[in-house]
Amino acid sequence: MESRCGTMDETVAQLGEFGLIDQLTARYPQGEEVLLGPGDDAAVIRAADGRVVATTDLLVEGRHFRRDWSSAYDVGRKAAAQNLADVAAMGAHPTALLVGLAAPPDLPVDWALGLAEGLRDECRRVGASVAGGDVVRGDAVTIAVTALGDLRGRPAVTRAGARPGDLVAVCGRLGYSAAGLAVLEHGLPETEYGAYVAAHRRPDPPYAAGPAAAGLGATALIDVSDGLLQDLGHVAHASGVAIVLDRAALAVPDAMARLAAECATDPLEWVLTGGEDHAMAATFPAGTALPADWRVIGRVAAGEGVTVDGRPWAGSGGWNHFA
Ligand SMILES: Nc1ncnc2c1ncn2[C@@H]1O[C@H](COP(=O)(O)OP(=O)(O)O)[C@@H](O)[C@H]1O
Ligand SMILES: Cc1ncc(C[n+]2csc(CCOP(=O)(O)OP(=O)(O)O)c2C)c(N)n1
Ligand SMILES: [Mg+2]
Ligand SMILES: [Mg+2]
Ligand SMILES: [Mg+2]
Repeated sequence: MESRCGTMDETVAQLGEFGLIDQLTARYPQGEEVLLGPGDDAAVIRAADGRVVATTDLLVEGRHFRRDWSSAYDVGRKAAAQNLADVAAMGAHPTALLVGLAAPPDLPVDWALGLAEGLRDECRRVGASVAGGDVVRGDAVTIAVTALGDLRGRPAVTRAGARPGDLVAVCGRLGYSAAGLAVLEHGLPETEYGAYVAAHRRPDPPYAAGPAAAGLGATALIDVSDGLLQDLGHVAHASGVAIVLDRAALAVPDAMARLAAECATDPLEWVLTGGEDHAMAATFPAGTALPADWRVIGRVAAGEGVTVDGRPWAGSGGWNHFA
């Protein structure tokens, strides 16, 4: 998948803004939702439903990724995944991304092209396209992604619809990305815990579970970007309810437990407060028959906040950019 045509060692400053744009946009095939792609003052995206789902997330070098820990291609996959997951978490189907790139002048062209290829390939997984963007000079590599999506006639599933008595269920991985980050931070051998490091570099959000949850009658839905407790806390707050998680339902894989022991950490901390896996967490009316890829992990009650077996979690609260 990864191919290059930038001259080895060429920087973005040497190639120039418009040469870079030409090489980036050459990597973005356009799907049928894109009526007009890169090249004009704006893209034109089909909105057959009459509504457009729109979301944006920024990635900043040093905060969201390190160039010595992740390849450009990985960062592209992750930047797309983080945004596509937010569209799915409304119960919608992603249609297009707009990608702003701030680059230091000495950034190798090859890095920018690898990023583009990662963005392209993650979009391909959901049938979306990179339909436009921007390139500017900046001190740190910064990637600003806007994702658009289509609800295909269904209501959006918000954070605000959970009701006492509902089930709380999750689809996708929890704690994997945080475990992978710990491997990198502790300088542990990547081979032994490769699955976690790979999960950190390239999250694998269960995109289809978003619209599927909507179809199953989910009352609230969110993707887990900052940690299960914090993100379910947003659902609890927006819905005016309490969420009680069942600790026994939060399985810790054996390899994750071994890794946590090496890092002198409680693996449940990763499962409850590690973000960036972009699992889908939802509430459903009691009695909803859930497909096998959803795990029931708790229930909704009257009150406020999120507890584990009825007690507040004593560990950290989850990711906070300004903590
Ligand atoms: N700078 C901002 N201006 C306007 N809205 C913002 C800003 N930052 C965040 N928001 C909004 O606040 C909400 C929560 O943001 P965030 O926690 O980043 O959500 P998520 O974890 O799904 O990306 C979103 O609806 C987002 O659009
Ligand atoms: C170098 C590095 N350090 C720390 C992290 C961990 N980390 C960075 S941002 C983040 C949370 C998710 O990012 P955010 O910008 O809050 O996305 P959003 O919640 O808006 O989707 C986490 C767990 C990382 N990915 N890379
Ligand atoms: Mg955000
Ligand atoms: Mg989100
Ligand atoms: Mg966040």
